[in-house]
Amino acid sequence: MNIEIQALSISVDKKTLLDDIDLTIKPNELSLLIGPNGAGKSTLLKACSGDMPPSKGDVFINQKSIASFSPLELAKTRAVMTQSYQMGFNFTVIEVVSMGCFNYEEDISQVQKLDILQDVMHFMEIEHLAERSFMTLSGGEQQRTQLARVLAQLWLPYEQDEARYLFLDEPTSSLDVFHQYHVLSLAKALTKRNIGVLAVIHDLSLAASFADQLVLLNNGKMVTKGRPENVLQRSHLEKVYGIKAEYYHHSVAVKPSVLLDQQQ
Ligand SMILES: Nc1ncnc2c1ncn2[C@@H]1O[C@H](COP(=O)(O)OP(=O)(O)OP(=O)(O)O)[C@@H](O)[C@H]1O
Repeated sequence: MNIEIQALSISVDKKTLLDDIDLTIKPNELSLLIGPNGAGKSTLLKACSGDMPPSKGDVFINQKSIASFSPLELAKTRAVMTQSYQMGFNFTVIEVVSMGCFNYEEDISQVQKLDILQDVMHFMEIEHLAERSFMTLSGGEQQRTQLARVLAQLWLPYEQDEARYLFLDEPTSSLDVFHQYHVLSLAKALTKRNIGVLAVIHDLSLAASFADQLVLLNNGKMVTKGRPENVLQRSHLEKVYGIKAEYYHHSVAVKPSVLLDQQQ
């Protein structure tokens, strides 16, 4: 059980956004997508989550083509947090989080639902914001609220042995350093619950610290994928980002990071 992306290409108006991508997302791994602005990271996430149809190739979730999933089946199999999450109405935080329960709401009692909401809000440290208007929150508080919503969507195992997936587009972009680590640790912990996580991230040191599989995209193409120490090689960083930098891991007592040369 996994996600198999096979020879995936996506074109819009004759522009190729993704070109012949092959990739496996495993349920017991945290896969992080890196690459410069416009590389195709969000497009790949949308293709994996069923929000953008392939022009060529296919995406198989647990051996079934994504095109054959019903919207409810998809909602039970994967949750998605996109980059922008404007709310059309003035929802409170708890209302936003409870939207994550829509796919199983009818199967549980009100008390069970409140328990789930409490659990995920506790996880994301937003319990104190429950009755606040979402629109009045800071950027980081909004991001943590949306993360609680997608967690709620996957909180109940609907079939224990069926792998599920979480797609996160820049989940740490508005977060302070504590919450960046908190969210990526949480993403890693979810992989122990048979949930595969694919997240877009820009911070290369965070990527080096947390990825089981790191995927480097550039101009819609896969440059390389694998362990962070192999992907974050000097030659790749120079070719793709135009920076002189390298992966550095001083000792097991500290996390690895990507260090920039003094002279660029
Ligand atoms: N619907 C669309 N129509 C035309 N071009 C698009 C469409 N969606 C994305 N693109 C273009 O495809 C390229 C890849 O976009 P994408 O959002 O996947 O990049 P990204 O790697 O996520 O970038 P960033 O790091 O800036 O968020 C960009 O050049 C973007 O302008």
